[in-house]
Amino acid sequence: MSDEPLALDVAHIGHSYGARRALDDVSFSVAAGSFTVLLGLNGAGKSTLFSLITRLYAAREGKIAIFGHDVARESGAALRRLGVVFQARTLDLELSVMQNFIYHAALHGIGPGEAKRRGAALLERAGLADRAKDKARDLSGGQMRRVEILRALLHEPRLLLLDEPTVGLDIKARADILAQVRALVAERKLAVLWTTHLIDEVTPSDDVVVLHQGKVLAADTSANIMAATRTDNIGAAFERLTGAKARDAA
Ligand SMILES: Nc1ncnc2c1ncn2[C@@H]1O[C@H](COP(=O)(O)OP(=O)(O)OP(=O)(O)O)[C@@H](O)[C@H]1O
Repeated sequence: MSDEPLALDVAHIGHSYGARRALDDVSFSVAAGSFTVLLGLNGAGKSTLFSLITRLYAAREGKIAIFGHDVARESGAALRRLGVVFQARTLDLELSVMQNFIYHAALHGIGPGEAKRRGAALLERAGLADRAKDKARDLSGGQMRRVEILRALLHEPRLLLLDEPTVGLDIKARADILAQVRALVAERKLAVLWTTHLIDEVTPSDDVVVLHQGKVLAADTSANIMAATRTDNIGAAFERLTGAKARDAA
């Protein structure tokens, strides 16, 4: 283990909507340079957790730190290190891919020249260089998602959160996106928190957090969770922990 701080440290987080308890004493961490899957069914509390990590909501219970920076007390330093891909599509469909990059980069204080340079390099690496001038509207669903992921990397975050990034995509597009993000983890030592309800997106070496009805039921490597539940696949482990069936594929 290195002395590097955790990419994400979520400690005793709780959140209620009126009387409904959406998150209850949620704790887990994402190590720097790791791929962590947050596995939970619809309603588990994944989006609520994202809203707290990104400061859309202020956390009233518990603490969240990004690379050692408390998101409540040092929001600037914490959020600078964070890139986010939300579940809902957020590209401006009437703008070109590069214009989308330039506007987004401006939000992070990056000028248009630098945004173009970084955007072109990201597109090149992703094999999408020829789409820079195309309107976002003309991309396929899978390409839009890949462009959104690249856009989230423009300010060079070290932690990337993705909220159900493969929802609504076909098998090939889902596999491409997973491969793109796993390559980023390997090449850039980017830490990733990938939320999904799809069991087949987990590999045995991934770290997995099982979130169910607002509570963390397990947080460990996939292999250790299988061993602890005496199961031979993460789907069976999920069922044993939650009493519910996760889905294999979209
Ligand atoms: N704005 C809100 N007002 C009231 N209840 C809410 C609100 N947002 C979420 N909830 C409730 O909080 C719980 C957790 O919801 P959340 O959206 O965080 O789950 P999720 O795991 O992201 O599910 P999904 O993938 O379906 O969005 C659910 O019971 C949901 O109905």
